Amino acid sequence: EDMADKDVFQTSNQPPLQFGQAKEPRYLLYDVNPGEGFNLRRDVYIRVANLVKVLNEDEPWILVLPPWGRLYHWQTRELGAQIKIPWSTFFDLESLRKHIPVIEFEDYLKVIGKPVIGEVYYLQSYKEGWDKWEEKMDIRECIDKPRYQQDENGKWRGPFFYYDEVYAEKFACMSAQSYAVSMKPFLMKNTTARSVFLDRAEALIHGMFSEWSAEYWTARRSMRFSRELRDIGDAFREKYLRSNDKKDRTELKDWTNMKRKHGDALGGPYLAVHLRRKDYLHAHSKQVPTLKNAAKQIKKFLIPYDVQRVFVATDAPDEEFFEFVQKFKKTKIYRFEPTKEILEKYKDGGVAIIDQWICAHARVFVGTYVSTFTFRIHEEREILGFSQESTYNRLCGSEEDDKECEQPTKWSISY
Ligand SMILES: C[C@@H]1O[C@H](OP(=O)(O)OP(=O)(O)OC[C@H]2O[C@@H](n3cnc4c(=O)[nH]c(N)nc43)[C@H](O)[C@@H]2O)[C@@H](O)[C@H](O)[C@@H]1O
Repeated sequence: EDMADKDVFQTSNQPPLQFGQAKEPRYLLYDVNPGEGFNLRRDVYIRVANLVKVLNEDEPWILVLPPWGRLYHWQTRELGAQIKIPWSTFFDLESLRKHIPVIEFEDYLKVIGKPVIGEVYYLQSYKEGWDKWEEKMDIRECIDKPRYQQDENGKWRGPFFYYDEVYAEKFACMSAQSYAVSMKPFLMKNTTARSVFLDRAEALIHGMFSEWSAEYWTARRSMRFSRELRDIGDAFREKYLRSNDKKDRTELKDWTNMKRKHGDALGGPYLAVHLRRKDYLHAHSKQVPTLKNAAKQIKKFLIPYDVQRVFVATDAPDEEFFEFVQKFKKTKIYRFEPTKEILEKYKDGGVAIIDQWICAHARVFVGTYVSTFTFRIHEEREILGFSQESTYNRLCGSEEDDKECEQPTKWSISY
């Protein structure tokens, strides 16, 4: 009998099966339209993360985190080119890994051993447009001139996060009208590449919202800021705003077993406002108030919420900030000013996160019309358990009357 068994193995072309051995993981990479800002990119992460989540129900896949770089809003000149920034500068990777397997791009390159990506799919719409929504995806000719070109050795060169040595073996454009998770069958059956890169991943939509709502929030809750950035924000709260988690009832637990109800969190004794300026003065001129008018709106919140301090998160230049401060007499106005070390280490992106973190802990928050920077603060406050009245407020345009000035949509957390 022993001999018979042996024969079977010897005549087989396949290597003997080793039971219990894990399948080699495959890698999913992605990138977003270069014009998009930091906080929309965070939303795209959630969609792709949940795709990786469903892939892992059948096959091991690891999400490769796209290095941060050269965002339009990161304008501090002295920092030089803000590129190739790893996710760990901003986020807590251990926390992301409680949801799905992720690695940094540089670690991916080390694992693969060569600067290569198997296949790149550039997502685009359908040339002929569409009349009814249906899910579909097809390899098609590129509509626009793609950002990828084949070199004389047949290697596909492209932007790849400013890593010039990286190339892809295969490239195609793909017209897609698809939920992120619907890419699963394609990735499992239509390609066998060890790594697949989806460019313009913002084209994939969340999808089936009610059904996906809890999944959305699970991924969102895993997206914690790095310990260091949170600590810097917390130290500022304690020092200037008399705010700490114990008093404010905003203590963070392991998110995998943390559930808060609206109103559980009290928040520190300050109002926080996200005063978005710069390009918003043109992009949303009707909904963005003058500084004088913004100050007037802020003052109305101070008595009902019984706070005497105001924290300002803003992209405004100094002159505008000081002009804003002058509109207040008794109320103390604060903003976070990074030391040189903090700015050099965490860059414009890290400073913006510290601003968001401080806003997320305020007794009451007032944001800016349709800003994704504001939206991410709303979510943070949902996670911490703030009442929705204290969260979903926005500055109105100077000329907008109460009826026109619709307040932000409430996006309730679900578990
Ligand atoms: C209309 C769209 O609006 C989108 O912006 P929006 O959603 O506000 O939000 P984001 O896409 O994050 O872009 C705004 C960027 O500007 C900086 N910024 C804005 N507000 C603050 C702040 O209060 N503090 C600090 N430190 N930095 C701030 C920061 O780098 C942030 O990521 C644009 O990204 C799109 O390109 C487009 O213009």
